[in-house]
Amino acid sequence: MDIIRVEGGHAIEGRVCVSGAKNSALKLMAATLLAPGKTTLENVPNISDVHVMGKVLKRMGAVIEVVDEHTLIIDTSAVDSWEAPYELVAKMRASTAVMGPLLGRFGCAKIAMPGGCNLGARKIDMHILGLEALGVEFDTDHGYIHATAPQGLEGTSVTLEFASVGATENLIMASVKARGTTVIDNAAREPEIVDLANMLNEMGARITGAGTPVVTIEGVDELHPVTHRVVGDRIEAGTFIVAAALMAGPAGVEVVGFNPHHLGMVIKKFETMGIQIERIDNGVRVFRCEQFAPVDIQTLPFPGFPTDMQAQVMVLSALAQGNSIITENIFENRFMFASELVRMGAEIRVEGHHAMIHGVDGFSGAQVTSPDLRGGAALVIAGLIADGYTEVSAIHHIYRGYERFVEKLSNLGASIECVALPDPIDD
Ligand SMILES: CC(=O)N[C@H]1[C@@H](OP(=O)(O)OP(=O)(O)OC[C@H]2O[C@@H](n3ccc(=O)[nH]c3=O)[C@H](O)[C@@H]2O)O[C@H](CO)[C@@H](O)[C@@H]1O
Ligand SMILES: C=C(OP(=O)(O)O)C(=O)O
Repeated sequence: MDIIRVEGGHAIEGRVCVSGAKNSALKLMAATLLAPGKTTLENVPNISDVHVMGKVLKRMGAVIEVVDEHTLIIDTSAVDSWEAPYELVAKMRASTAVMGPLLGRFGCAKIAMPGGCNLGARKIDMHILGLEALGVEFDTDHGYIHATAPQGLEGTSVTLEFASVGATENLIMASVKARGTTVIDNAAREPEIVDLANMLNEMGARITGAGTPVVTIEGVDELHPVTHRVVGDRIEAGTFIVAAALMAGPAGVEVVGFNPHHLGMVIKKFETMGIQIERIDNGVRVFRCEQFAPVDIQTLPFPGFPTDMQAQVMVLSALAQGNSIITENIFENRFMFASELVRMGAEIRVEGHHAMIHGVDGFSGAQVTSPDLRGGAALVIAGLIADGYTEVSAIHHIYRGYERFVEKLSNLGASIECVALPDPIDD
């Protein structure tokens, strides 16, 4: 059982390079199923979710060559199974992203039903409704969804009830080889969707409008393998920006390897809180903020404020001069982090999907538990400014999405280490 131990109060300085985006890499890996042959993905983050997606693809018969830490060659020529098994889907919900490409290439897929997770119910009804419109028939038994398209997929118009990232991606991947034209209305606009559409277009797909609410896909017969570089992780970048705003030394911290436009709303809100953020080549330089102004933030689909930055901004607002309010609109259960931050001295009251935060003068280091990926990272960041030691457990959540998190913070000068604790049974 490993924990991350941080001693608060050490300034951070220098440059940190973010990895490729988890939320893009996973979908790009799934999309390789559509192009038999060897696709090379560069800038792939070395995180546990990517390892799980690798296992999903290998179970289907894909061959994956690890060229170096961030480069994978995925050969999907010999794929002969169309199943995403429960033990892998249970580890990572994004495994459901293989449904669209499997349907696109083979006309069938068997996917373990993902069920809820600690963020909420996380249904996939919109994926299913959209795919049904394209001609897919669904059946469920023994915890699995069986999807088949006996007549092949037929392009159509689909209007999503909500701009779901996963549904948009599955529908794009299912329809690239469908007969005719598919139009997805109220599509999600996240940069990772644009990255996916870019790679599919390089493979020979005909997708227009990715990054806007209307995506049009003209079906093609074949896709071919390509070499593609995963877009930089805007959420990892946002997490380091928060760390820098709290603890940067006089020269600030450079956060590079991502496109600041992908963090437009986050940077705007951070600037209204008083954080000084300079645009530099391939990233930003962030200076320490001595007094945070309170904020009113609501999470929304892109280009709104991302839910994946909600815990991190809560750390800043918990130290602001006054009262802040954060409204979570995407996931019904994403405030578990708040009660952990309260253990460090924060004053937060949660009512439904609103969190009311009364700024305090400082945090005091404590033993806390990562409730999820972003909450875990945010607790580590809070530990950087806390008085004394903070010990964060359940850090497997953090390693789902942050590559070398401890090492990157340590390289910036943080006093942080990963400590292996004895198994409780040995105590
Ligand atoms: C691997 C990945 O890319 N994960 C991201 C993706 O998750 P994911 O693709 O799961 O997020 P969605 O945008 O689909 O979900 C948003 C909301 O819609 C609901 N919903 C979604 C689909 C559906 O068929 N029915 C339904 O009710 C979900 O329960 C959730 O409450 O986008 C989220 C929102 O930006 C991010 O927080 C996640 O980091
Ligand atoms: C919620 C997240 O991811 P996932 O959809 O993979 O659970 C996240 O990246 O913060």
